[in-house]
Amino acid sequence: MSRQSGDPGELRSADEIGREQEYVSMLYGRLDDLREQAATRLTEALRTTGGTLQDRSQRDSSVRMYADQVEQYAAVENGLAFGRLDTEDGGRHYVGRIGIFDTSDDYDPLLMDWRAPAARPFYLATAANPQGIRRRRHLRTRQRKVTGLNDEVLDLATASPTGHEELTGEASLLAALNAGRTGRMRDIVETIQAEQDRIIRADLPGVLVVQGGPGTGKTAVALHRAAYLLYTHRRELSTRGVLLVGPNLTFLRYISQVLPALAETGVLLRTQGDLFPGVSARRTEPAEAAAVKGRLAMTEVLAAAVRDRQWAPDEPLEIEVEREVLHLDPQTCRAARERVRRSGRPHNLARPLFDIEIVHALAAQVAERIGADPLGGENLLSPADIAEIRRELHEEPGVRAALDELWPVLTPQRLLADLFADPDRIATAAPQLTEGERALLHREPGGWTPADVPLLDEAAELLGEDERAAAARRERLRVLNREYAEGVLEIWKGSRSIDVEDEADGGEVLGVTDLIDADRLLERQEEADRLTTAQRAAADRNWAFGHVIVDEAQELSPMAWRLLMRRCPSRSMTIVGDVAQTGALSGTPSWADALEPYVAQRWRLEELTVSYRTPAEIMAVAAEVLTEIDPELSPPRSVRESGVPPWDRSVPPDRLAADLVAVTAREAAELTEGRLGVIVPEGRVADLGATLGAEVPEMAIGEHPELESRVVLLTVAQAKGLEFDSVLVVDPAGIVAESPRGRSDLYVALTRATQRLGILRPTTP
Ligand SMILES: Nc1ncnc2c1ncn2[C@@H]1O[C@H](COP(=O)(O)OP(=O)(O)OP(=O)(O)O)[C@@H](O)[C@H]1O
Repeated sequence: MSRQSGDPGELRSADEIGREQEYVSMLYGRLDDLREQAATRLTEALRTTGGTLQDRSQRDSSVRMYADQVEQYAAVENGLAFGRLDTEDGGRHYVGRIGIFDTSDDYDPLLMDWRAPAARPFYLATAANPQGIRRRRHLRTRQRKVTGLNDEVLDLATASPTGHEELTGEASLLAALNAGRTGRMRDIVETIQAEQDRIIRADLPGVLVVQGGPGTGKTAVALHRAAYLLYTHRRELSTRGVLLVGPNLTFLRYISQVLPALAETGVLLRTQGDLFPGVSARRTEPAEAAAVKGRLAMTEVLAAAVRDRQWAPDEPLEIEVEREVLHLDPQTCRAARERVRRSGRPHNLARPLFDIEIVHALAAQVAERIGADPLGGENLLSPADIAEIRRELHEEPGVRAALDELWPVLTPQRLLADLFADPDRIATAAPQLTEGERALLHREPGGWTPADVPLLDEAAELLGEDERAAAARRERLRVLNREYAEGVLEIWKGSRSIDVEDEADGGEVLGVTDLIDADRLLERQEEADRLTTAQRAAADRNWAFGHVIVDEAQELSPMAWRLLMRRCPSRSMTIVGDVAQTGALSGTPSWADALEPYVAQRWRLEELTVSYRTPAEIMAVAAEVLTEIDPELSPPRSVRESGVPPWDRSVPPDRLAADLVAVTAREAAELTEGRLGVIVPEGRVADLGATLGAEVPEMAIGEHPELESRVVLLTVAQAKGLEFDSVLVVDPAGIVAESPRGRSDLYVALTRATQRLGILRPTTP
């Protein structure tokens, strides 16, 4: 193990901190200059108007670039510089959140971006393999002040003789792990460990699966990988974008601060429920219904549901046109339908072919009547006459109504809403499901569930995009354009707090917003269509992302995988999860099962083995549950002990609520800072929530509980991916009994704590 000299017991000369302070202050000075420059340029770019289309397009790119820069420079204010590498040849390099160069001296790096290749030894160098590094220094800062240092001297004398894995920057790491939680995830850029670094910097192409037990840093790694990839492959990914999919909105809020803190804005964060543009799936449904919808068999069900809408009547249809009634017999309809189906076109795109078939048949009837030769010869109408009859028939309201009935143009939403609302339609489309499964699909229209989203996507493929869908997409883009325009002006306003003087107005400060408002900026953008990649991607179902990252990927159903693979034709993906934590009934117990239909054996597996969250004492309790899930599985190794043994107490059922109130108060009092999570079976949220809420007014509860509250009551599904300083697991048997995957749920619940765990069990009456 490398030598550590950071604890207060060891002398750290004030001089040394003073010298670091000087350097760090210089860096902040440069940061201020850069922010000011970007803010001034943003102001200029926003103010200039007119010019050729090319000028305008260039100016809009500048607006975007400078707005991004202003945001990035603001984001790195805290912890701008956090490390120093002293090399064996006497060099000294600072590592931080962004790169800063000395413009007056040949662009020498003053601060290396943590993602730059030269910064890598900061994460990888060990005493056994120092990579040319003599000393690694962690700088601790609060705001702009250097508050402490931790040094590791890397030389063979301090190398571990056993070759045992080492922790990089152990003192800083443990300080980060023991710190109280805030309800928002923090970045780990200062203390990334070697096994994590290798994953973060893995090559862009191909499918990389990161399997790791609870708390091994999978989410942290996924987010840092996104930032790394955007830095390293900026050109490629800034045009195609990066999509990050998380399990629910609470989780996305929990991680939402990490990327901005890494000065990264180019990632689209989405839940499954938001992956179909124009739909925000918030409706809930029984887990069993979601499981049926997640099966691959739904592709056949939907295909059959589309075919079912291609209708052929049993009796001839009477169609009134201007002066007569035409007849469309079932045989003609069926023959037309077969020919059109054989074209293989998606339903909506095949409709024009169907129109031609039917209109031709009807026109033949009309021609027969008005063009018949009284002398029995050939029909007297010319091809031009017949073409005119067809054109007129196609415009006839009666004909259009019949066509709409026989082959209706459908949106995915219409198809699905009609299908689920009608047991007969379900029965026709899904003969392969059991009656019980079909009953699970039945429901009244009114909102979408996350499990509906992959079905909507599948339906969109089967239906094809018609003009109405394209118009809806344009409208979504317009709304996003406006949001973007407003966002730019907000950033500009924020940038003024750092004293951007507006000298052009002779001392009188006339802001950009006096000259241009969001609507005018929007007009300007519409001319040049200047949306960020992420925004355009969000509005477009057919968008092909440059890279897709999926967190808690074990929860995805086979239908959800289909959707994601469509969004990523290049199959450049990072898939992060733990198959032992799978809670969704249609989730995956095996990465091979989930992936091989799309990439065969062409995927790589990396495993994370160290739990940074869960202390050894708590992991020992969770390990027993893991063995019950699968005796072959072993839990991750905890990086530390908390010294606090978990407690486990049984109470009579009628005392449970009262005891919970008392225990919650006691545990909350134990926390000087940090958060307490109370995890209960879904079926007990209402009663326990009501009792506890009345006694602990600061408690957060609900569909999207505020994680920054000191006490949060939630279900396992909500707690997935989250962590708290202290956790109370209430009624573990109830959690297990609620789902066929109940043991995995309990394993998740038991591994959410960073410090303390208590278990409260109602005894069986
Ligand atoms: N290198 C590191 N330095 C500091 N903290 C770390 C490091 N790696 C992980 N952590 C911390 O450990 C905790 C767990 O990380 P994370 O949530 O990414 O784990 P996970 O594998 O996604 O867990 P789960 O499977 O339970 O969702 C977080 O607080 C994270 O910040």
